[in-house]
Amino acid sequence: MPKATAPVEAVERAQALRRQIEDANYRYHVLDDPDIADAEYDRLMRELEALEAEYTELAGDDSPTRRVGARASGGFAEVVHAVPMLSLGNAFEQEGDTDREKYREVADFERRIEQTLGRRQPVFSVEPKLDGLAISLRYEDGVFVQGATRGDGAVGEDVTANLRTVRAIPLRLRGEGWPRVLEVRGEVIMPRAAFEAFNERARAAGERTLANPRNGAAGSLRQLDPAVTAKRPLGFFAYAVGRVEDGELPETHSATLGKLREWGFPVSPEVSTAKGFEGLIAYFRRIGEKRDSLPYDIDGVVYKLDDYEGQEEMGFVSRAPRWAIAHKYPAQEQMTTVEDIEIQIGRTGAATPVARLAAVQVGGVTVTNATLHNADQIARLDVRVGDTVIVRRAGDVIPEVARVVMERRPAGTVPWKMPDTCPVCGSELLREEGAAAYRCSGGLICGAQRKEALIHFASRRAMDIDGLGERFVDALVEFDMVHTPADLYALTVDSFVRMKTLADERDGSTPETVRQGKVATKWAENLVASIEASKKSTLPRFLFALGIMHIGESTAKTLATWLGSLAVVRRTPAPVLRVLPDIGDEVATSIAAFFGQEGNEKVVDALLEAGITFADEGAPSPKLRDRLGLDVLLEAAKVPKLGPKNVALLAKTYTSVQDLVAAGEHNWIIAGVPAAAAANLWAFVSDPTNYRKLTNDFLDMAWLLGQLPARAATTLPLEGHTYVITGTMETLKRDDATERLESLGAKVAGSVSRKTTGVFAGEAAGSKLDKAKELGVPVYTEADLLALLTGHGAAP
Ligand SMILES: NC(=O)c1ccc[n+]([C@@H]2O[C@H](COP(=O)([O-])OP(=O)(O)OC[C@H]3O[C@@H](n4cnc5c(N)ncnc54)[C@H](O)[C@@H]3O)[C@@H](O)[C@H]2O)c1
Ligand SMILES: [Zn+2]
Repeated sequence: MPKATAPVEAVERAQALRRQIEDANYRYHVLDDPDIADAEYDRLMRELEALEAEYTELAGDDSPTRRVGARASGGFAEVVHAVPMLSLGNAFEQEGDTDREKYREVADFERRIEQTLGRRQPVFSVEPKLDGLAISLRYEDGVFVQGATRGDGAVGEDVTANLRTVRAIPLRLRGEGWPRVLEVRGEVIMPRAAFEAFNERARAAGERTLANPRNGAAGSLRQLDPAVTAKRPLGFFAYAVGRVEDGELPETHSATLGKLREWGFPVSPEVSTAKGFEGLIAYFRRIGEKRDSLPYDIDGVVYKLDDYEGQEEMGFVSRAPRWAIAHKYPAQEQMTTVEDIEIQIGRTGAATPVARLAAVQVGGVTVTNATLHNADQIARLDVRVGDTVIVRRAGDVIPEVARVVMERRPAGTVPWKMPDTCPVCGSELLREEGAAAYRCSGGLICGAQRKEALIHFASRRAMDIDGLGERFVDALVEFDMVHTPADLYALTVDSFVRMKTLADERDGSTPETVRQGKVATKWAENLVASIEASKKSTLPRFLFALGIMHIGESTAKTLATWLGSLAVVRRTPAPVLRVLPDIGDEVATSIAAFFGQEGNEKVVDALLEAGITFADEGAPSPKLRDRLGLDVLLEAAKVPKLGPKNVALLAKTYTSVQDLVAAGEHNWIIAGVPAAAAANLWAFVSDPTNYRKLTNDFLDMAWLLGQLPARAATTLPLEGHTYVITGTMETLKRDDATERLESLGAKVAGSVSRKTTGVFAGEAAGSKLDKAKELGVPVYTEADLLALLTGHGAAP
């Protein structure tokens, strides 16, 4: 019984609830950016309804329990709905043992209809409750003329232009017999696959993701630019009619849906009819089982009394019909707190941040972990340990953190940072080239990647171990017989027989190897032979087989041709690797990080000890030397606090480390290096170990070991070029200039011909200049000549 006067706490609580609900309505319906989960909203709404039921005086007409949605704001023209667009009453599962207890609200709903109409077992149209955005479509003479959102139920927004871009909405009715004026109501949805694809792309591009398909649909439809809507793959299902003029509809809702189908509207294939309470619950269960596999989100099912006469008799309460109810499933989004953020390493080394959550029921399943996708996504959502977040689990996709409830952020949280190392093996985590993903660089030693590393190592284009496929690798790893590829070379016929026996035991089958009293070993002998045969390999195959991140077959070939031997590849620092063709920053870093890892080094050593040899090892390419400028050496030496700008400056002025050191600190400063940086560099090169490192170590691997011809033997920079000097030069004597050009390999000729590379013309140049112009030979100034001679200019 309603009580007469409400205590002050109840009044205050009701006020607080109304404020919260109105706020949520605005964010959800107007901004398409809710900040609490639907389940939380429903809880608040229920609490308010209960209070208002207990103290009737609290239930004013302006209460959100009496109103639908929210009045939209700005952007679109208003549309007054000829027939209001209402909401639906809700039924949730309650405590109880029997269906009638658990689904008490559905039972009450059905009983009220039976009693009011004096009918047993009424027939209902039963439909999935699509989680999208309600719209009304107006057709006049069979032509789509206007489409509107629900808004506050009385007034919606005119989104006709956007709706025209939704393919599922007919612009013209099919068939015949439609009323002259027909309003069709239904739900615009974003299919789950389209939603996932959209977010995948957004995450890759570092853009904002959609919180859920409903927000995706609503946000897409309420775009001011229809071109944006057109790019979003929206779907539509019709489920009701509004205004009808000059025409007849069937007598039942289900028959009307049949007509709508005929007229070209998509109607959900899950729509059906059911009788009485048992029929409703059977449908609820049937769709509930299908829920995860449906291509779109649903948040419940809707039961509608099927005949219009009965509907009319039942009538309405303030915001919803009495002849229909929404029976809700467990929510697909819930609020919970982040207890920790950890990194999970996948079998290919991909590092995925995962939120450890306070356990929560989502869509009927207990969720304790949710993916955060990647570091960029965490930064974008700004998820922190301690935050309250909304987790979403829909279909068979893994639960994800959809957003943070900022209002509930506790004090003292700190932004999350990607760790530097793999939690499984301690190797460096490296950012993938051009992508948001990080990967563990410890391919050979990382427990998380063991199987994948072995399968790759044995694969045809890598070490080509015939017969050692995924099944065997799985078993070898499972029975702890192989940890790294090097362990493969210790396997014997006996090891394989043991592996097979263990696998048979695990599967509960009679060990096949010992069937018929004798052990079959031919297959194991073959495998051992394949492993043995793989020892004779090539350097590119081996480098590829190591599974170094970013190293495909072509990079492996580049490394082999340019560096010649495994020993050199292993010792080459990243700045030197970077000068090789098609090896960028990330690739160079990845190779150097791989070989800089003690564990990987041990595995490589073990592989060599096992007897792997390469038929094609040799010396580094002579072309390498030309690519190793002073800048590369300085960078590779990691001179502290020198900075790329200073490195570039020094490399412009000096050509070798010896030159550089001979010039001395003072001259570096004159050349433009700040005194502090110069002092640092001086201190660095004054240390004998460093000096040796700079002059020997990197080069040591190549020409200082005598494998590379010295620079003198390589071609000179101006070889093959012929120049002519004419006129009077201001600073250079012509003889000096000739000598210096010749020392760089050029020829200096006395007359201009077609073969002349270029003419250097000073003051008062005469006929030679004219001849050059006539033949189209390029003419240069004295400044050009100076630049060329001091190595600051390209060979003209
Ligand atoms: N998270 C938040 O902040 C927040 C705020 C406001 C509302 N909400 C959510 O919205 C709900 C309330 O919104 P509501 O008033 O639109 O009610 P509702 O969404 O629960 O039910 C009415 C709506 O159901 C839809 N529907 C789907 N399939 C249908 C079918 N076959 N037949 C008829 N209608 C169908 C229509 O869009 C209709 O307008 C809440 O329960 C909550 O889940 C959330
Ligand atoms: Zn690892």
